[in-house]
Amino acid sequence: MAANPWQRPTTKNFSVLLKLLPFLRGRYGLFALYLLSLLLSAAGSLALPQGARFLLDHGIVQTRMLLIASIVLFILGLFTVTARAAREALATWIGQGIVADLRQQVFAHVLRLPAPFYESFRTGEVISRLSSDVTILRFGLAGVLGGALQSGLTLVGALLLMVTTLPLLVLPGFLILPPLVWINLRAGRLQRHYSRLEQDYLADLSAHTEESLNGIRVVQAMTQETAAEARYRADIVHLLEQVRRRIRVQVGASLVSGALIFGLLSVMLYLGGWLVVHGRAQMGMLAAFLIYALMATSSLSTLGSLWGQLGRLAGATERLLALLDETPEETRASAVEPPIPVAVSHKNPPASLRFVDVSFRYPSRPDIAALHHIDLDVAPGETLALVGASGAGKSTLFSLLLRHYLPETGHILLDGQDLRALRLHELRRQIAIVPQQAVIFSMSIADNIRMARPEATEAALRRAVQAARVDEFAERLPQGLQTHVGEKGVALSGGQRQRIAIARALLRDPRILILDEATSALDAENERLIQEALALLTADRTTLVAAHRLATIVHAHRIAVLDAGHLIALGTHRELLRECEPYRHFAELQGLGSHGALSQAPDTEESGFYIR
Ligand SMILES: Nc1ncnc2c1ncn2[C@@H]1O[C@H](COP(=O)(O)OP(=O)(O)OP(=O)(O)O)[C@@H](O)[C@H]1O
Repeated sequence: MAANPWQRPTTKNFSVLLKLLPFLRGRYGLFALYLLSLLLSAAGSLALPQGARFLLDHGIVQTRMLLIASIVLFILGLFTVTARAAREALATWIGQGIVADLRQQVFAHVLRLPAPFYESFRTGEVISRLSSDVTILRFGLAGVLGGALQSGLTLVGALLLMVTTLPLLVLPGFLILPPLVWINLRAGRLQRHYSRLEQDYLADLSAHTEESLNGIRVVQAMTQETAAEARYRADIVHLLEQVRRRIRVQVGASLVSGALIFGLLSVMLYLGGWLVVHGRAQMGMLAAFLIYALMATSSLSTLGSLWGQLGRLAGATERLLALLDETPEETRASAVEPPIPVAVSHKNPPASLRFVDVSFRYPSRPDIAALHHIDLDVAPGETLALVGASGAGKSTLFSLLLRHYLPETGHILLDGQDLRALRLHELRRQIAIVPQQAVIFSMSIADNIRMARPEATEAALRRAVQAARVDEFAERLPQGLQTHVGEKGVALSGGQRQRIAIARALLRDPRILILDEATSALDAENERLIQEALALLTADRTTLVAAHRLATIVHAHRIAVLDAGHLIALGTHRELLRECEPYRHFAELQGLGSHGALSQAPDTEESGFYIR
C-alpha cells in the first residue's frame, strides 16, 4: 500500500458529512420538496395497515364497503407511489448535483496546488479520489443518505403506531434492542474499516495503472510487463481480501440480526394471539401491529446495513475534502507579503533579475541542498547561460524563478521586486519556458501552440509556426496545423514536439525566456534552424539558457557555471576558458577548447567575470 500515511485520511465519525451541507446552496427549494415527498411517502406507507385493520375488525359484510375500501386502497397506493417516485428522483438529482459541484471544485483546486504537493502526493492518488471516491458519493449520497432518512422516518412512525395500537406487545422489543444495536454498530465499524482499506487498494490500483500506462514505452522496452502485471495483481488480491472480509461481516450481522428479529416477531405473534383468544385485543389490531413491527424491524436492519455504507460515504467525502484543505499556490505565497499587481504588456521592456543569496532544498530531499547561496544578476535583455553537470541545479533555478517552490533563504527579484510580492499569475505571464521535454496535449497542433496566448491573432500564430519551423512537418500532416495530435503527442517525434514548445514560447512573447535544454531533442540540421528561431526569440528579452552542449551557448552574453548547487564561476566563454578549470575541461570534452570555437566566441568587455 502507499507508504505515505497522510495520504490516508481516516474517519471515526460521520460529522464530515455535514461539511457537504454548504453544497446544498442553490438547491434549498428542491431539498424542501424532497423532505415533503419523504414525509408523504412515509405517511402513505404507514397508513396502509390501518386499512387492513379496519377491514379485519369490521369484517367484509357489504359489497359497497368493499368497493369503497378498494377505491381508497387504490388512491392511497397511487399517492404513496407518486410521493416515493418524487422522493427518489429528487434525492438522485440533488445528490448528483452536489457531487458534480464537489468534483468540479476539487479538480479546480488540485490544478492550483503547488509543486511540493505533487512531490509527496502521487497523481494516481488524486485521480483515484476524483474517480472512485466520487463514484462512491455519486451512488451513495442519494442511496445511503436518502435511504437512512427514509428508514429512520419509517422506523419512528412504525414504532409510534405500534405503541398506540398494542402498547403491551412493544415490551419484548426492549429485550432484543440492545443486542441488535450492538451487533449492527460493531458490524458497521468493521465494514467501515474494510471499506477504507478497499479504497486504499483501489487508489493504489489507480496509481499503478497511471504509472505503468504513462511510462508504457519504458515498461515495454525494459520488458517489465510481467512485473507491472504482478504489482497490479497483488493490489487486486488485497482488494478482494478486503471485499471478502466485508461480505463476511455483512452476512454474519444480517443472519444474527435476522434471527433476533424473527424471534421477536414470533414472540409478539404468540403474545398478541393470546390477547385475541382471550378477548383483550381485536384481530385487526394484531394484524396492523405485526405489519408495523415488520416495517420497524426491516427499517432497523436497513439502517444497520446503511450504517456500514455511511462510513464508506464519510471516508470518500473526507478524502475529497482533504484535497480542498490543501493550500493552493497563490495563498501560500501571498501569506508572506501582500500581492502587488504588475502591469504587463507585450511592449514592456525586458526584465532584470537578481538572485540574492538563494538556497533551496526540495521538500522530499531535505538532507541535500539543491542550490547554495546563489548570487546572480541578469541585466535586462541579457542572455545568461547556465552550464554544469547533470544535477548541478539548473532546472531548480528555473523552478524557483517560476515560483514552483519558494527559496529556503534569500530572494529572487524581478525588476527589483521580490517574486513573493508578485501575484503568481502576473509573474508567470511574464515568463515562457521551453522545457527539456515538451508536453503536448491531446488537441490540434494549432491549439497546442495557441494555449500560450489564446487571444493571439491568426497572423501571430502563423509567424510563430514559421519561426519555430513547425510548418515544415505540419504541412505534411493530413489537416496541417489542425491535425489532432494524440495523447501526449505520441504521433509526433521528440524534435517536432520541441518545435511546438518553441512556437508556444514565441507566441507568448514573454519578458523572460527560459530555455531548459530546448534543442537537446533536435538533430544537427534542425538544431541549426531552431537556433535561428531562438535568436529571434532571445533578442531583446532576458533569457536564461541551460545547455549541456556548449556550442549552443558560446554566444550567450555570460555563462554561469554551476557545480552541485554552487555558482562557481561567471563570465564569457573566453573568460571561462581562460580562468575556469572545470569549464575548460567541459569545453575540451566537447571540442570547444582553446583551439575550437573559442576564437569565434564574443568577449564582452564588462562581463562581470568572477570565479568562486
Ligand atoms: N523534484 C525533486 N525532488 C527532489 N530532488 C530533486 C528534484 N528535482 C531535482 N532534484 C535534485 O536537485 C538537484 C538539482 O537538480 P536539477 O534538476 O536542478 O539539475 P540540472 O542541473 O537541471 O540537471 P540536468 O542537466 O540533468 O537537467 C539534483 O541533485 C537532483 O537530484
